[in-house]
Amino acid sequence: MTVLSVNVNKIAVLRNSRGGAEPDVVRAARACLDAGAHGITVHPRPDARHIRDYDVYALAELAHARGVEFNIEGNPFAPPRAGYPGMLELCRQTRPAQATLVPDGDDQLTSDHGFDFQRDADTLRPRIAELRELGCRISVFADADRDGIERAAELGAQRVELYTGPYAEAFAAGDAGAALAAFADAARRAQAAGLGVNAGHDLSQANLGAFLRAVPDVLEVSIGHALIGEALYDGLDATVRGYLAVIAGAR
Ligand SMILES: CC(=O)[C@@H](O)[C@H](O)COP(=O)(O)O
Ligand SMILES: NCC(=O)COP(=O)(O)O
Repeated sequence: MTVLSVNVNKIAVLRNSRGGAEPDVVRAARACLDAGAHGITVHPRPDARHIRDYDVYALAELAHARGVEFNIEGNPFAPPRAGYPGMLELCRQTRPAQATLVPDGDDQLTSDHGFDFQRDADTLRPRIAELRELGCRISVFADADRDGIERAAELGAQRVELYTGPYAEAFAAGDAGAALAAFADAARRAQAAGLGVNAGHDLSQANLGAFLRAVPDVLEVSIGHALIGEALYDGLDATVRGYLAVIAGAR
């Protein structure tokens, strides 16, 4: 069964645009969980443009209290800055169920590629080991169209998160067939190596069903940008329930 982890970054974008505390990131996360979401995702960035360290602490407390998965995404090599203690330190302090490692550049607009597991092996392996010692399940961001996804298992990762941006683009252009075949193939190769498969980036109520019908055994989708946008029209409760219905319908 595919679980839905709601990424609440964009609630923090709105809040930070004026300073202050509204809209309240924790209240929004609680509303998502009340609607049936299975977990909460954040992707704190070194420039603290959205999720801040204090959000991570408060959301971790909520997730732990509710017994749901907390997923911290980010670049595990980005050095600490004011307001951003670094991914490792955030994981040490909050013990998320899952840490998703993403090879973001500094001040990147959004995530747009996965790791090169061949090139990045020597740096990733010890960082994955450190995070696993904290009790986090490790997922690593991966491109469907790059060779070597299987290597993530040798590096100690338990899951890959397929970067679905290219699929979302192909879907929007009305021509997702080849992308879906490539994602299904990448998922099968990862699974054959013993890795669980997550997926995320630019997934939406429109494109999620086709993805889940084509790509086998996706364990988790993390969705933020489209979901929070759709919630402006329909509300968080109805929107999260809409995603859960899409997931149930794709089984
Ligand atoms: C790894 C990934 O695809 C998401 O975490 C996405 O990058 C969200 O981050 P932003 O909300 O900063 O775009
Ligand atoms: N890992 C993907 C994620 O958390 C949300 O990505 P998006 O839906 O904001 O593009």
